[in-house]
Amino acid sequence: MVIATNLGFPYVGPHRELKKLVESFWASKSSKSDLLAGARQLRENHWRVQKEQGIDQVPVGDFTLYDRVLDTACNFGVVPKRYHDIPDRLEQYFAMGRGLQKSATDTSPKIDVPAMEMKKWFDTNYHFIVPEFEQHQKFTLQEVSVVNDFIEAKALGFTPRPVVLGPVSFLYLGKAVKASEPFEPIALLDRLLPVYVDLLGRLSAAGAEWIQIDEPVLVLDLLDNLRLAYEVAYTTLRQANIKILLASYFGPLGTNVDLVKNHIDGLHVDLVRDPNQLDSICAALGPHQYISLGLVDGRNVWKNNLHKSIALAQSAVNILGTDRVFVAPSCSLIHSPYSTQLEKGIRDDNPELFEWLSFAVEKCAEISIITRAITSGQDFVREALERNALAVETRRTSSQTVNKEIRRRLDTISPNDYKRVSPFPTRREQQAAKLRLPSFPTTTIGSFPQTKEIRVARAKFAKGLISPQSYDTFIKSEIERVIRFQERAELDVLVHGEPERNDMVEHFGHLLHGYGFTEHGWVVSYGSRCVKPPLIYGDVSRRAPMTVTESAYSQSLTTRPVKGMLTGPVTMMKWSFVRDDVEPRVLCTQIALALRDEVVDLEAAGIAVIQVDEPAIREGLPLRRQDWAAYLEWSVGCFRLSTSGVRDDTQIHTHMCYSDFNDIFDAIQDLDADVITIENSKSEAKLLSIFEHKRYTNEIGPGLYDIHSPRVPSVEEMASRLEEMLRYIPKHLIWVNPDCGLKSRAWPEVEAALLNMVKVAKQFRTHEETVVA
Ligand SMILES: CN1c2c(nc(N)[nH]c2=O)NC[C@@H]1CNc1ccc(C(=O)N[C@@H](CCC(=O)N[C@@H](CCC(=O)N[C@@H](CCC(=O)O)C(=O)O)C(=O)O)C(=O)O)cc1
Ligand SMILES: N[C@@H](CCS)C(=O)O
Ligand SMILES: [Zn+2]
Repeated sequence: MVIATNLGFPYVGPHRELKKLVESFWASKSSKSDLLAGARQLRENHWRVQKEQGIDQVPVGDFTLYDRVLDTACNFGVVPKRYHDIPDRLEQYFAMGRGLQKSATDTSPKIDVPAMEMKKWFDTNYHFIVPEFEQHQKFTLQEVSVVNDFIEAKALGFTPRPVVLGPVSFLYLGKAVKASEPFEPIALLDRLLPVYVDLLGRLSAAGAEWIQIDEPVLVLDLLDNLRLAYEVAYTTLRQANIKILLASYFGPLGTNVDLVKNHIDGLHVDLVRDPNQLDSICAALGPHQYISLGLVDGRNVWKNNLHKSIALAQSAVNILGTDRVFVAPSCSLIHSPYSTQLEKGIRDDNPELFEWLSFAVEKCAEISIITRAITSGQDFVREALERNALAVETRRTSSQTVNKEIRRRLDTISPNDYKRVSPFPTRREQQAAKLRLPSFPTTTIGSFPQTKEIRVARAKFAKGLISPQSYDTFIKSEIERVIRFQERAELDVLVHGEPERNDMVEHFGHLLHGYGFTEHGWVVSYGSRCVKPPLIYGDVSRRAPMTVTESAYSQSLTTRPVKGMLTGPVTMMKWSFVRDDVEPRVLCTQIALALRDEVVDLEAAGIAVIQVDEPAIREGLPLRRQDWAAYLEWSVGCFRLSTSGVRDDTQIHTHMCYSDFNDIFDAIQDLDADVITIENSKSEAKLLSIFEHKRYTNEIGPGLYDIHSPRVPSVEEMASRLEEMLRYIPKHLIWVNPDCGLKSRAWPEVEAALLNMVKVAKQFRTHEETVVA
């Protein structure tokens, strides 16, 4: 029998229940037992919903209170020493994720620990916590939630399938620390494997027949040491008395398929990213191995083309028979919003668009329909198939998706549109003369605290409970507050604080044609933080100027320069759910043109510094090197297209965060932004080490402190970071700034941190003057 399965479910809940539970616990408004009971209830609800949609085997272990990679580290005792003094396990866990600052009490000493590093999960907008491994790392199996969850789900009558992150991916995603000599974490595999064997044994003893082991590294270009590690790992793990389903996703296996022929009982493959790999995978499998067909797109929101998926499933069944096939989403559904059934707004305003959509709950139903079509015949699901075929066809032929004028404009773009008038040195002189900034100029990345008051005002305005005039007055007062604070703090290049924006992508989507929006389409981004990616379903163009009013107003309040603030074309695209009927480069070019018009309008309105954020450019880098050049050519091109319409004396900034940038250093240079502010504070200056070998010629502000933690950085720690940067970057190119926007922080932390940061810049200026004198 073909079996309907799932790889992971949106654990945050239909209404972000988990976020509320966790944040209430952090704010000491609820107890640990409230948190754990709420989490348990959510898990149970999710198993039930999946079963109701027809999923036979539900995943357990896909749930987390903060991050699954962090869970894996804690489960195996990989806790860096700086957290050892925190006695409570849960408090220690959250401290690793988000840092902890606590004053001393009569019974406990002061605690001040920063959060661990956070990085992008492959090519997604999800961030994981980077495990830290010491050279002589010891691994010990702790109490593991996946075992408890399995027992819990089984007792409730579900057929649970435990899911864990595999040993090769776990080590690969981590970093080596405190080593007397450099080592790669994968060298720790022999020490790690016994705890995995132990874990598999515990699951088997609890009655698990299958375990899903996620090894997403298998879709990367693997060096020989990792290939060898894979062999060693799975030769060892297969000794456990449990069937192993090895899950790869986000890309084709390519030649790595040779690795997975042995040692496992089943293989999950992402057939959305590459349906053509099916035949070669089936051919590579041994006579007893299963295939799990990743047919339903876990990374996008469009209804599945059930006709095509059933045909693919049928071809697998023709080769392997019905008893060795699972039907599944392409990857975990955590990257998908919860359910279209919550989206009454789209259903009423754009019923045609509504009919094209499928979120996690509906995707489970699609998996079940495909499975039943194979096991019971297509007649059994005829009605569902007919409805689906209609939706697929109306999307293909809809007049909502094409705008001929935009398509014509694309044809008029010339090579000069991708270039600034003069090279950077000339521009730099003109900008310096106009802006007259001190050395070590200070700035921030754009957003200031999105307070409860701002969110409530926005929610009320959306519901028509406050008038546009009152909302406008409120936003202006927020902008003025931010400007006045920055003046007081003596920052050099100011921002307006982004109070009018719910999110840097969703906000702009509302101002563009071709975008649709959900009310509840939350997807977790990191920890408890979620985003609501808009849906791009049609050709994109600007409705009207998008930011000129706020920027001009902000500039009118001060004599210091205020940065215009836009989200770049690649990020606008990557952080949205995108149409799949148009090439990414075409869609991105449409967005770039809309932004280019905005940049030019900002300049005309007297804005001398304009920032176009591109944090997603690195995350969009294809997972295989062979695809990098083509991607970088169009993505860098789109950034340049959006920013090159201005005069030489207009200073273009860009900003990037939460990624490994070394791979794309040349592309960053090629963006030709006058200034880049870039995350650096948590990666122990790894970013900067590249400057030992390569010269970055434009101005750069490597973030001085980590904004995603509530902890306030001291003057001394930021000064030592800046000192370190001076080893790599000439001082006349350096800017002083935090490593990302401040929207998720509270005002007291922001004020304290920025005042400290400005002190640091001033110290270095004085130091410089002293040296010159
Ligand atoms: C820079 N980052 C971003 C990424 N992706 C984006 N799409 N946007 C980004 O900015 N990826 C990389 C990083 C990730 N960083 C963050 C940082 C912070 C958040 C965050 O704070 N998310 C918020 C939700 C933000 C939002 O859209 N807010 C809306 C709705 C707010 C809301 O909850 N409203 C209430 C009603 C009002 C109330 O009572 O509070 C409701 O709907 O119930 C808004 O401000 O209007 C979060 O809460 O998680 C995300 C990624
Ligand atoms: N301007 C945005 C960039 C975040 S990556 C902000 O400050 O929030
Ligand atoms: Zn950022």
